[in-house]
Amino acid sequence: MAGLTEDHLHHLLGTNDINDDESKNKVDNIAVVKDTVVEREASGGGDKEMVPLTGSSIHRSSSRPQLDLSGAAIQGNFEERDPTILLPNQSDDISHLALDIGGSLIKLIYFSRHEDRFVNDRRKRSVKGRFGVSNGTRRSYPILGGRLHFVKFETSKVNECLDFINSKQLHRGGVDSSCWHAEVPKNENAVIKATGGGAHKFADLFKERLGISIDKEDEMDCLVAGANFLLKAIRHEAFTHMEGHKEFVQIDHNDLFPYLLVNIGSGVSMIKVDGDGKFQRVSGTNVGGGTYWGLGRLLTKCKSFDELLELSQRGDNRTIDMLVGDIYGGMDYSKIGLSASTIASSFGKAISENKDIEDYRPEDISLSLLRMISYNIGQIAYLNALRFGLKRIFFGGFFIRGHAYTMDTISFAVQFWSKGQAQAMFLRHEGFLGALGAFMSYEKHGLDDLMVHQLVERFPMGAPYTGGKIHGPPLGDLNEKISWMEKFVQKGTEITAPVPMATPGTTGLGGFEVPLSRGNTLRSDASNLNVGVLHLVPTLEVFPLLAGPKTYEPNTIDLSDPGELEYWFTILSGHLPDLVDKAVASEGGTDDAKRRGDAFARAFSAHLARLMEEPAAYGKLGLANLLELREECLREFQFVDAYRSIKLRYLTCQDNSIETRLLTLIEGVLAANIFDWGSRACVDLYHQGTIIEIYRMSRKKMQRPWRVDDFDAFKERMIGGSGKKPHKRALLFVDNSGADIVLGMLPLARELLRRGTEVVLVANSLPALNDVTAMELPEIVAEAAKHCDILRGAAEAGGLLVDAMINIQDGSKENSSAVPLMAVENGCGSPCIDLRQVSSELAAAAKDADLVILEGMGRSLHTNFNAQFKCDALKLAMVKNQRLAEKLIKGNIYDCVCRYEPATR
Ligand SMILES: CC(C)(COP(=O)(O)O)[C@@H](O)C(=O)NCCC(=O)O
Ligand SMILES: [Mn+2]
Repeated sequence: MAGLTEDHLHHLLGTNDINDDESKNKVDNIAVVKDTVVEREASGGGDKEMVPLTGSSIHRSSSRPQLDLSGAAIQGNFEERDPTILLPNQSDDISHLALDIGGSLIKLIYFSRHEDRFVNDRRKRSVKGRFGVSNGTRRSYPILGGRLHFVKFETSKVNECLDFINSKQLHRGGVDSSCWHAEVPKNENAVIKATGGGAHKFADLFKERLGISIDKEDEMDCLVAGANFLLKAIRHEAFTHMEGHKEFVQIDHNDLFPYLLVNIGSGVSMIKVDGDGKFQRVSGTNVGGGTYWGLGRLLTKCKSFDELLELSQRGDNRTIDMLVGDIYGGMDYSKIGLSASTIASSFGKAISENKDIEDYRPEDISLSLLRMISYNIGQIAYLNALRFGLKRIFFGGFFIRGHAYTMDTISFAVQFWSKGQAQAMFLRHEGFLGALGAFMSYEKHGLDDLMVHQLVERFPMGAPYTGGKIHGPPLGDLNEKISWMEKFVQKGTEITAPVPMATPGTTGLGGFEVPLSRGNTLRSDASNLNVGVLHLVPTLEVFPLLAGPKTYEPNTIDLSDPGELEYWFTILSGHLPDLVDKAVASEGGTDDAKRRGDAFARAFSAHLARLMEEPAAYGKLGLANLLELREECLREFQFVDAYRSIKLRYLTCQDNSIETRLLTLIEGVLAANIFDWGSRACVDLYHQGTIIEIYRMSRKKMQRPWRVDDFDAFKERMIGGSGKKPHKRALLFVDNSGADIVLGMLPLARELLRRGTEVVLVANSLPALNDVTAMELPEIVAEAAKHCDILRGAAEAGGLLVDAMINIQDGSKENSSAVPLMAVENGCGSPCIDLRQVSSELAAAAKDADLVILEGMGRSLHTNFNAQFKCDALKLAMVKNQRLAEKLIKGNIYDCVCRYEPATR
């Protein structure tokens, strides 16, 4: 592998005056930092500091048993505000499982704790001290980070649910949370919250089989608490569904109440919600999901609800419903606004025909029933909204099951009767309202306190399939996951659409004719809903320097445009073979790694196929979500750092007049951004030359004007035009490991430092592609510090060299007078960044910052290209994709963007 000479690096970082041509001749003295990757889980929690607690009063739910505080200890740093408390002897405090046991389905929610990976990270602790990082934005006691899982079972198969609880030991604190709760001995009394009629009916069975006592919660209380939580805490929870088109709605938390909640279970409840815990059941109807399923079973001999729903996909209700046209000789009754195809009387045709039940197709019966019930519910709901003057109607409950035609029918009814004044909205977690409410009734979770940015929804590998099983595959063990993937290798190509992709034809005022569907069958997981696992990260915050957080949209490219979707899917599919090679190589190319690599490729392809069929399946989809999904999928198959083997660690420093130096520096960042292993074109380029050759080539192409070129404005600000002082603190969002950071961002940091600006390097929390991580920064900076006094002094002053400087002999003295160079993690594990969800250490560092520099395509083009900041912002990237170049900047691949935007106040 060819690399950079020390002199070359001196040149780039500005520590001597050797020019490019001179450095060309010295190519052996390669300064490569060792390729060791810091073991992410090195501390693993094994050596957590344990400080005995003296006090014994902890807030608790009155409905629950007393906490056993004996042996209680603080986990982590005693100095921290709101530290986590371990209760090793607290055995029966099983607060992370809740149930809603309905007439047809059991909905189960369970919580699993994140392992505390970075407990012993010294960089983090030093950052915490320096910026005074708060415990997120939480008001009361801390909630533990973790994951909320959503699972369901048929009530008739309650034993499957009990087996599931038992196999995961959820009633004893769960397999994932053994460090939170001690194991509960077998017959110890576990108390879990449950709602729904089955909480009464099956109480004895739960006690008998698992020793669980059920603490019953009121169903309406739970429904409302669940809906309020979802609407406040989950981004893109609510959506409209009209004529096959799904649109997510962002609800303003301050303008949520009042609303009408229509919960369609076996029966239907209509609840006027005025606030948290403030509601009134204003109406309901006995014609609900149970009616559809019960009548449908009698009339069609279907064996399951889903089968009945699937039949309706192929039905034509005109054979059985009496339409206006049937009465008016094929004509509309336009005087009162009814088209010929309006249903005048559901099942009405059956009275005038001399036919028996066998003479009707079960498909038509099912559709007729579905339309009858859905219209009826939509109409009653609207009348109730009208009655109380409510603007919004949210529909939930498992009757809907994400079924497009059902939602369209309800929406149509609401729109029709309200003459377009009201709109039906649906909830992605529609079936879990009650269970969520029961879960939240454990007061100690404090979930009601969570903000929308503290929850990250992830779609695990099982999301594209369910294999027909109602409870899906919440598989824990990696081996289980791989075998499951292997088993479904065939199925990956057989994904069918659950919703009509083409716009269904309507017949004007009368509603739709028949459902349109691409396949004959409903996707097997139509009833599995499009919900992922909710990751609770209480430390995430909104980036404080965003000028308009409410209107901020991180994605520049919206994949709801089918052309964009197809293009980016093709690109990402094309990357897969190479990516798998890199990932497998990063783990030594072992057979185990190959097997995982294969499984990853299948899982990610299945996600792509699923999203191609239904782009909104996982919520609103942008390019950033897709790139993040890929990283998550790699992590699921335990590829902790897929590009480890090629992350380059080149180092050292460089120097010359502010104006030329500044230009050289910006050129350096732009040129170095060519080292991007996520770009097809760049990877092809790497096969054609060495790193240094490519970098030189890239630099030579740096003639101004760049395609977006605000350099002069930036320079003006930097050299202090209009009497401006140097910036106080700059946040540098760094990108790729190796050349980008060493040849690009560190030299720029150095320039800022020498001008008296504090610099905070902001890097990923988790590896993604070849991006540098916050954990890796101290070593890279330490290596650079060996060659550059400015960097060394600043890094020392910033406490960045606490670990890494141990090996540096000469100058590890404290240099507290220097302007500090610091590093923080951004809270992400993706090449893109959503600034609504950043780490609390970044949020704290941002408080005094007056300059933000974003580097790279992911951070400054795919996301944040349109973001406005309260402080000065510089967005630097080389566009390494032809289509994006054309679309975004009307240019070509390898064109550069240097966008400078002074503070928006
Ligand atoms: C993943 C990336 C955003 C990383 O770019 P970076 O932020 O490192 O500049 C980029 O490589 C990308 O958009 N790649 C996919 C498109 C392509 O292969 O052309
Ligand atoms: Mn990158």
